[in-house]
Amino acid sequence: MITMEDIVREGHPALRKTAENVDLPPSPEDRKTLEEMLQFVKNSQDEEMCDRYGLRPGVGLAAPQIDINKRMMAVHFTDTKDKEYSYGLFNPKIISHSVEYTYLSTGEGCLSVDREVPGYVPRYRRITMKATTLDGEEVKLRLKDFAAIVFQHELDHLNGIMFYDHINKDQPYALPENATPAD
Ligand SMILES: O=C(O)C[C@@H](Cc1ccccc1)[C@H](O)SCc1ccccc1
Ligand code: NI
Repeated sequence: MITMEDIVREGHPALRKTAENVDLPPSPEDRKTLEEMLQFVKNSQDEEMCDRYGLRPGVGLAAPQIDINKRMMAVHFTDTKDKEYSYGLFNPKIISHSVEYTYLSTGEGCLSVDREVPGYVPRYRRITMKATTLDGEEVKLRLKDFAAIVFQHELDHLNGIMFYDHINKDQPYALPENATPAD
């Protein structure tokens, strides 16, 4: 099972690479890895598992975070409208996005970043993402607000981007004109 020891931390080169597409249909090895990533995210939301294995709670994980240079990401969370998102995705791609932005008023964190980085992280408020699921299905996901933030945070990891790259260096709490908080 994946634990925090498997997660590389900022400064590790894996976090700054553009990950490679996964050949589909996925190999048994790639499927197993993505299943383990999804299981990690679920485990990280279970108090007993967190206590037993020292996990940090998370809502997503991207393969580069476990030093695997492949375009695979896992998310597991329920949004503010109680809609559940639980996916292991291969080769996710944003195919359209809003002009409008959103952000978390608390800022963002990252399982690969062992420090607080203050500031707002502006992200597209709505995105349409296509990907292939663990079951080999092509899906088109229309995501908004918190869900859009989570999926963009994970997709960034596949492109070597960290959340704090989006924070305005001079004014960390500056926002674009059309930004609405997701929380
Ligand atoms: O490091 C990761 O990719 C997992 C992050 C993803 C994330 C961070 C900020 C905003 C959205 C997604 C972890 O989930 S950070 C911990 C966390 C837990 C619950 C809600 C938001 C962030
Ligand atoms: Ni992260």
